[in-house]
Amino acid sequence: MEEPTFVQVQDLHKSFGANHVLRGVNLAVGRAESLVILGGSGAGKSVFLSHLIGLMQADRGSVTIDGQNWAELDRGQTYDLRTRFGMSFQEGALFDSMTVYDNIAFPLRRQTSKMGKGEIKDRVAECLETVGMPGIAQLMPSELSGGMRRRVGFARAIALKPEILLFDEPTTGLDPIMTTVLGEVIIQMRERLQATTITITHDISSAKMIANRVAMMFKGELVHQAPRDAFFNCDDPIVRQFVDGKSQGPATEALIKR
Ligand SMILES: Nc1ncnc2c1ncn2[C@@H]1O[C@H](COP(=O)(O)OP(=O)(O)OP(=O)(O)O)[C@@H](O)[C@H]1O
Repeated sequence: MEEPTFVQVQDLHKSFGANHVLRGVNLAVGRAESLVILGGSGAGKSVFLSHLIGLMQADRGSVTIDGQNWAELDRGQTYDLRTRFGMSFQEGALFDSMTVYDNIAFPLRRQTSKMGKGEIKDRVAECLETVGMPGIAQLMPSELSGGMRRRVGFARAIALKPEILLFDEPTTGLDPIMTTVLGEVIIQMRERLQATTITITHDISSAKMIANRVAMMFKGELVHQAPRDAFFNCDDPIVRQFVDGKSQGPATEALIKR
């Protein structure tokens, strides 16, 4: 059954000076769908993610989340809508001076005045369990491996039970086993929360694992989108070059012309 559209992006443009980064992005993502966006360096993926969460303003076009257009919201509405997002940054972006517990409790203490100490404790434990790391709450980030840091970052991202999860390069720099583990954790988080999930990655194996649908960003446009299996079997020359890792092809020609 087709899910109702939760994220709607129409003709999105963004420039920085003469650098026209987003050049008419169109996208519709259903509730609880898992979309992966692939694309080479500098294609505009992170800039696009910033628009999705309302941290950058579009020059033209619109981004609508559950019927709310970021450009039309006042300050309070913007804040409220942002609390419905969980965002995981590259490397986990933890506060190094705080324990794992305090890192995960941070958004709970900041954004909900209603939660008591006991409830916060339960929620932190539940989040750590969801990411497969119970019992590490008292450790400091410096005591964690790269994969563990990412998982604590995930746990913090789901603390407020978000409806939409954004992952920016969740597996970059990790070994293939940890990449698979993190893929499984992302699937588990999405299923538990029934969250709409949008992941940016260069990593084909994690894309295959976590996506229902895949989109290819190339020179500021989503040039090809399809359900996962159809995407990886398609003939689009840009997708084929990226997925097969070929040095020759349209993506390389575009880089040379820059
Ligand atoms: N705040 C900013 N000010 C000016 N230019 C920016 C800003 N953010 C991004 N850019 C430019 O936008 C372009 C796209 O950057 P972006 O980070 O979105 O690429 P990306 O596809 O995420 O690449 P990567 O995979 O390497 O992270 C780059 O040319 C970058 O220099």
